Amino acid sequence: MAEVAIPPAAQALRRELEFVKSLLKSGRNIDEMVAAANAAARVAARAADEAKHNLQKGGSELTVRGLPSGGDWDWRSFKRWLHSLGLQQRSIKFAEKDAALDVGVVRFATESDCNTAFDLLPTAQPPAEKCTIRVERGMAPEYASRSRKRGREGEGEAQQQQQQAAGRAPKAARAPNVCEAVCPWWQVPYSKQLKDKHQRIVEALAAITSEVDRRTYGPNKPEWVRAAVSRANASAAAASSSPSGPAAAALCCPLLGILRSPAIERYRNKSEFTAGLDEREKPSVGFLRGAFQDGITCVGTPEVTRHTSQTAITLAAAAASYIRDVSEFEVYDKRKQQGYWRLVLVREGNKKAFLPVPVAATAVAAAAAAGEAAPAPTLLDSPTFTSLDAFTYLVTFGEAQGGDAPATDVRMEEGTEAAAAVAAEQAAAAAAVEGGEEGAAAEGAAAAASGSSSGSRGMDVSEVCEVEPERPPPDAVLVMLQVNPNYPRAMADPAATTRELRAITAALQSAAAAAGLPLTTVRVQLHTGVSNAAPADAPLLALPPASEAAPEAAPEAAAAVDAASGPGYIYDSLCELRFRISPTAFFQVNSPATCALYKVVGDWAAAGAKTLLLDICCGTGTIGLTMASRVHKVIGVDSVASAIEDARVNAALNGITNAEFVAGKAEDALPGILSTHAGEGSPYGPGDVVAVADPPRAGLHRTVLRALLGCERIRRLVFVSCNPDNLMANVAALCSPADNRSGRDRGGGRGGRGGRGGGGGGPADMRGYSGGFTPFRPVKALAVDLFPHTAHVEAVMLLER
Ligand SMILES: C[S@@+](CC[C@H](N)C(=O)[O-])C[C@H]1O[C@@H](n2cnc3c(N)ncnc32)[C@H](O)[C@@H]1O
Repeated sequence: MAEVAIPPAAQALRRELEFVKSLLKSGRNIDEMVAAANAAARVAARAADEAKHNLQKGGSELTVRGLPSGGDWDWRSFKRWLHSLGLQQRSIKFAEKDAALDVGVVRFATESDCNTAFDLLPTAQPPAEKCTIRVERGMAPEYASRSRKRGREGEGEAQQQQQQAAGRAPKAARAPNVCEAVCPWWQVPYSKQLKDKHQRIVEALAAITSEVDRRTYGPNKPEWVRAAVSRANASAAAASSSPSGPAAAALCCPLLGILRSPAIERYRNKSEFTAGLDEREKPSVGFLRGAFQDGITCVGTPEVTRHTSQTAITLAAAAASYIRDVSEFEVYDKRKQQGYWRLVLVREGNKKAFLPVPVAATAVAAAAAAGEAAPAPTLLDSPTFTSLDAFTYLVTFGEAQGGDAPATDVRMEEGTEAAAAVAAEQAAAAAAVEGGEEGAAAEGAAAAASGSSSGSRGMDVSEVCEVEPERPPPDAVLVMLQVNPNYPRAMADPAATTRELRAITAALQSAAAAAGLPLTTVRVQLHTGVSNAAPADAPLLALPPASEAAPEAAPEAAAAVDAASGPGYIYDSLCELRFRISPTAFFQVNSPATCALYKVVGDWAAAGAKTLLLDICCGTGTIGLTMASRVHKVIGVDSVASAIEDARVNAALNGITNAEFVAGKAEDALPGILSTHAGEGSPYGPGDVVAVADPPRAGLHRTVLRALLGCERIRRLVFVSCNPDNLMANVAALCSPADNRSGRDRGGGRGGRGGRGGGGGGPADMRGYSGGFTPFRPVKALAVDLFPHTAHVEAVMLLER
């Protein structure tokens, strides 16, 4: 039967009905529901308009600054660099003739590709040594002014120029709606989000198999590749005889399912809001709604987004009304690079971890059938982290996802705790497999049989339910105001600047007090760059004191404002530990889901009392510190010095004395760390050195991959990745035998140009590496949802050799 296309209007109506349904389930009162539904309707109408515009415009653009200029660098080099990072552009602009211009513009086919590039490029290996890459949304003004006006784009630009000539702010009516920009899956049912994210990891695991298959030949092709390919062939044959059965992809190892986020509404503990003009051209504080082709940005209210906390919404609204109604200073305009107020960051901390246990859809349906209220999920009150069952949050898909059971050959020193734990888990997994199903679906049974965790062994995706408890209010709130110190009025009148900063703090404080929120510290970041992404070492100041030149508008408020200046950091709880967090330090934004993730990482590392644990890209030390009580020693390394300072403070704060942290890029520091601690004469035997790597989106540098491969004492590696493409590239490099590439690869393959094993992580990663090594093999993998309503997904993989 021919498929009937559903008209867009009907689709929009269906989405709205879904939304209303989810509101009804959420237990909000009728006024809140009406307000939210109205907001949703407005957003849906704008979304339709913007979708049309995006189609006409043909994708999304980024401006990349800090590229090499002059010399041999041309548009081809630019394109090659993008490809080496795994990015596929639709078109690029690069002014070769203008040697002074270090700016390029890239257009991507989809918003999602554009967002990936926006996150990845600033942290990726730059194309030349001295380059510092900065990325902005939209087309650089330099190019916008050169580009010929055509169609709607041209008209829009001409209109904006006319408005500027008339002294008015540019019109921002065509910016995408705020939900599409920051939580684009906001209307997708949560179970569907989980399915799609799980599928992304299925594809990454299949891509690892085909990449290693492509690289290897003859007797040196790893056994796990042969097994995966033959399983997939068998499944394809079965599928051809039964048309309803989908052919399985050749996954490199079992994918156990996806850990759902314990919290899906308003889960973020940190929000960064832009100060800019809203669609009515009024100063506001909210999320960037996207970019105009000439770099003008427009902000939208965060209220309609699903992932922003109520605390952050309250404070953004207070900052917006101060800036709009009281301030004499203007919001920063990226295009003109003028204005003062740039960004408002809100971070929250809690003394107790927040960890709801989800309820199943059947329980909700049964309650509804009995005319009862939906059962509330249980809030785990300070669970014991070591006994936490991360599989409480496991969502499975009704059938095994490829791969054999984890192999039993771990080659650990017999008698170690780690070896015992692994042996128990593997025996259980093997028993589960013998019992009928292939490894993936059997993991729940495996874990249960091994006694490593208890309780539920995963919920089928059809049982996923969106009911959840209210998030408890924070115990501490930090606000960072980013401002432009080159704003002429601020430079000319420091007293006015003091008054403004203290007055906005008073406004924030009074909004916080009215909402019962403890605003405990405020910092001011000075930043002069074009985009709001400030370098880690941008000056961070306490509030200036009131003075005779800058008296407090309400003198009795002076002490309160001074108190709000606070210590400059807050504390949060994660996995029963306390963490000090500085305003710009990396800390996972979804604490409940992070707790479940770290639990899995800790279990899979199977570290014991003799273990040296390497925490590569450790941030504020979170992963290593949550495992410190189980191991002999933790060594963490991170490139951000302030994160390492936090990590050291965090160790002391939790009474942990066996953790050491090294500031530096992992590619520079790891070889030295390994030769000192895991080289000849090291007290750690094979299997006693365990590595956890949690790199940024760009993945691990090839030097790190080589160092890990070259250190035979590392037999277990737990890889955490927030970018499935670079997970594929890094893991394929770690699991390929040395000098065992097929003839096809010897000419270059897909990678090699980028310094990272990441997007450029083809066979060339190990080129020039003279040492022999035993490659790792993929054992098992799990997807983890840290970011509901967005396309981002984390993956954890266990590699062994
Ligand atoms: C995804 S975060 C993970 C942080 C930490 N494991 C956590 O869970 O909070 C990635 C970390 O890698 C760090 N990083 C980025 N490039 C690095 C490099 N070349 N060497 C070491 N660390 C790096 C960042 O500073 C950041 O803290």
